[in-house]
Amino acid sequence: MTQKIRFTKMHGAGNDYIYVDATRNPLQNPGELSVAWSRPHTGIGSDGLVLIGRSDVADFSMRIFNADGSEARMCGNASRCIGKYVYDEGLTNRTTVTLDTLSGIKTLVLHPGPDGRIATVTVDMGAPRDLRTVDLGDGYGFRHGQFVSMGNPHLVLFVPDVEAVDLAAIGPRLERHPQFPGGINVEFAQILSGGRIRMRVWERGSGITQACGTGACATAVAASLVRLTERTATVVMDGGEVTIEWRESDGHVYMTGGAVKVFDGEIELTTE
Ligand SMILES: N[C@@H](CCC[C@H](N)C(=O)O)C(=O)O
Repeated sequence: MTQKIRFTKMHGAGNDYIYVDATRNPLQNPGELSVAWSRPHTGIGSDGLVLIGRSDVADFSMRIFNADGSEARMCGNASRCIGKYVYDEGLTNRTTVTLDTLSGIKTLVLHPGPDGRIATVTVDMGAPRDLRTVDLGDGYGFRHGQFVSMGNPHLVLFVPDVEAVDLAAIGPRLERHPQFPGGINVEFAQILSGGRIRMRVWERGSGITQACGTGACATAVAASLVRLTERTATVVMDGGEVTIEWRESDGHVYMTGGAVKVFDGEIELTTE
């Protein structure tokens, strides 16, 4: 049987995912589809697949699959894009919506642009957890990093020059460091002037991406923790920037950044 699946390609700071409204297009094997559809030459090309669904406890739900098919607990850039999707597609007319994720319910505040569509979104990412300094041992060229959980795990390494880091070589080795049996997202960060941080990321399950929302949060938290920045910072990634505030009053991390629709499409799915 051949089924046509409607999808929307969106990106947040260049972190691009295929978004499927799973209420209209239920998918049986999203992990496998994420692998096939994420391939640049034979698929649609993306960093992974995101399913937008219903929830009993929030306005909408999100499931996020990396390009290797693994399911992650949270995605910062996708949560902003879902905010844009549900508003622009008329699934809600509210500018504050809740999103059920594997790492808990997140609140999104949607900011419309002059055309009435959502331009930017602020996400309450919750409190960072398990903050600690990690000794990576010998053989990596980088001895110490900061571990931060933003619902998913991150290793942040501060370096004098991020452009000099061979991310394609060191990224996969650190992703599978024995201290992180479930794998880890790796961020290299360089402190710039004026509360700005330049960051490059190797994402668990997707490799080098142009941006990572949870990674930007982890980076800003780590920088503030080791007193390299104040509690608010702009994180500059390959595909764009986001502003992160680690709010003192509630200990939550608030991420604000853009969400962009690239195109709508339809892809055929053949099932037995
Ligand atoms: N790009 C995302 C994070 C996606 C999941 C991550 N690769 C993981 O496996 O934890 C973001 O914007 O946060």
